[in-house]
Amino acid sequence: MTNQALIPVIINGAAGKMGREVVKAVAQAPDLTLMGAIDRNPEHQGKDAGELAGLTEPLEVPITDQLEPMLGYVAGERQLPPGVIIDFTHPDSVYDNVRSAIAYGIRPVVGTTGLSPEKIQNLADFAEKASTGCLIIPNFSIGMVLLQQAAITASKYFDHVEIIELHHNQKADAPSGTAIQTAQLLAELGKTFNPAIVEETEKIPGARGSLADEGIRIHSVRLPGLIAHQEVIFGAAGQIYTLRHDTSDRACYMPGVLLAIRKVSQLKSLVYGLEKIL
Ligand SMILES: NC(=O)C1=CN([C@@H]2O[C@H](COP(=O)(O)OP(=O)(O)OC[C@H]3O[C@@H](n4cnc5c(N)ncnc54)[C@H](OP(=O)(O)O)[C@@H]3O)[C@@H](O)[C@H]2O)C=CC1
Ligand SMILES: O=C(O)C1=N[C@H](C(=O)O)C[C@H](O)C1
Repeated sequence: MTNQALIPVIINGAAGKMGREVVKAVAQAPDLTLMGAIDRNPEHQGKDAGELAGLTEPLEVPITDQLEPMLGYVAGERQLPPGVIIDFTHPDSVYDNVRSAIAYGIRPVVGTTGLSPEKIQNLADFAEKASTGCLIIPNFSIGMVLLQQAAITASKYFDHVEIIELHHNQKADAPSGTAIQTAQLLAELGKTFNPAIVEETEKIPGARGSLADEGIRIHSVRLPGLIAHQEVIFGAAGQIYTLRHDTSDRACYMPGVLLAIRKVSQLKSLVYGLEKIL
């Protein structure tokens, strides 16, 4: 493979739990070249992204908090294919990060969750106007896509369903982006779930979880010791059907992340969900 074909990649949130995993995956991919590693954490400024991620050899890519200059630098590398930025930062910053990237013609692949539907729509409009591909993927693991497909099938036959998502206690947003997307996928069937059987009162507010689309309830658990887990529980007279996905290592997201980096430049608009590019 010639150097010309390498896709330039910037990782935003490169010092974080997901960012470090992506640094390793990109460094090991023969068709990608890591050109920038952004992170706001002052403790990690100037450190080599590869060494921070646990690679034995440095990548000679220092962590910096200078997003816009990095976007400008990669956008100026005209002899390379269009640049891609992967975002694993924070729900508070991801919207502005994506706007900036699109303005520079750099394609965003967004793993950060917590964007509201309105903000996602704004980004879709912005990407459409710029004719720039953008991927927002609430969950990059193939196991979760399969769980969601099984849940869609089950939702045709069950009228009662609740979602429980369980995560480590450093997670900023609740419910998880994956749980919200799962409820949306079930709601697309066009029926209202969980018809009331009795009048309920919550003796402690929130006891019945949050009410998502079409009557679906989501319950969020946060504990040290967890990584990322989700159950979708269907109930009917005399039976319970439970779907469960567990992650034990963030490496599980990397095939999906690499696929998204390779696909985003073929798009001209915003696409939401890994299942759309498989
Ligand atoms: N789509 C998917 O499959 C997955 C999505 N996620 C999502 O990815 C996001 C990140 O998760 P995770 O890696 O666990 O989080 P971490 O907190 O471990 O990492 C985030 C990193 O980004 C940095 N950061 C935060 N804001 C900015 C900013 N504005 N500019 C630059 N750097 C910034 C943080 O710095 P500091 O420490 O100073 O805050 C930190 O180093 C979350 O929204 C999570 O839900 C996670 C796993 C899978
Ligand atoms: O914060 C995490 O860890 C995860 N976040 C994503 C979400 O909110 O759905 C994906 C996965 O659940 C891990």
